[in-house]
Amino acid sequence: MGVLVDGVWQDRWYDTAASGGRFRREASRFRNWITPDGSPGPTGEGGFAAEPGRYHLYVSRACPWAHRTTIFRALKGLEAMVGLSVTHWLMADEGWTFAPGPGVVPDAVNGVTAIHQLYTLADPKASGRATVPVLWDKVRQTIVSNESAEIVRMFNGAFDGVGARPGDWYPAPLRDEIDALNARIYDTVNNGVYKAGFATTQAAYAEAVGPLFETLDWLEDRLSRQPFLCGASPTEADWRLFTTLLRFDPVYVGHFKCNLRRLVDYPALWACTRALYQWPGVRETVNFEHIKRHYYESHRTINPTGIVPLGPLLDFEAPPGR
Ligand SMILES: N[C@@H](CCC(=O)N[C@@H](CS)C(=O)NCC(=O)O)C(=O)O
Repeated sequence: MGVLVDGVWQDRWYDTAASGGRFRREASRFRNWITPDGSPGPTGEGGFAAEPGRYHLYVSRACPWAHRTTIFRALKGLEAMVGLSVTHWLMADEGWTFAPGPGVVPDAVNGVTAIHQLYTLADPKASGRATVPVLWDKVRQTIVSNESAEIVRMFNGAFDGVGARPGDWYPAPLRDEIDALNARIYDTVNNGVYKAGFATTQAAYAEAVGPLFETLDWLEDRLSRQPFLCGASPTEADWRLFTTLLRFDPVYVGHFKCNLRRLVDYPALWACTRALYQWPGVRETVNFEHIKRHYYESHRTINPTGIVPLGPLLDFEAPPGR
């Protein structure tokens, strides 16, 4: 675990001392967009046209943010168009690496052994955290984007003219509703579990756990009246929620102390999670060994022994009834 300072890797853990024990997530720095014709997207510069075989995605199977991007790659049938490398689950001194291990897919594009090397290939003076996901352009030899929320939007639409599977997970009539759901779910759930888990004061922890469960209660009520967040079919908002719910009982309840209730105590949220897990192509993006081993073995300030709990026993294949 570390950070780049002017292109030099330094091994250090999050500094919460300056923020009263609160975890503050750094903003992503590479914010260009792949577009159908290479015109600029909402941020960054243009020149990244949607072309099969041009882009490569670097992920960890453990990471909920990276997981969104592999789900959209599968939903849109982009596997043959956008290559994939998968890091080792352990995030230690060198951060995310390609150390050999089951499920690791080494980097055949740039031959890097650690993700931070991609950041310095793109910018020799790069500073900041070397996070996954990273979307790489083989033509310009740089990072297109390291912001998962924007990568899923690109995957949703940019490749439709070059053979992506049809389907729009961010349909125009639902955009305001999806945006509003995303905003609350990002702050209190997706990032909320991290704020609880990485807090180093009781107050900062409590400040995260309250709103997390208020939102889960609110979502449970919504999903007890309709199968998915915006109605009969899943949208981007469901997929963004899913990657946190999937990890909730195996990791966040214990390791991050988000334990007022478990996912299985929310019948509608649990059913929705199973429905999304069983969606064609999605279970193949899930690797519970990487998920559990990453959190419990990497975060030694939280779990010094590195022991990975054997449970809980959960049946993601049980019929969702929706
Ligand atoms: N805003 C980024 C956040 C990605 C992120 O924080 N990824 C974590 C893994 S779950 C990471 O790579 N952390 C490494 C670090 O902080 O050093 C996104 O959504 O793409």
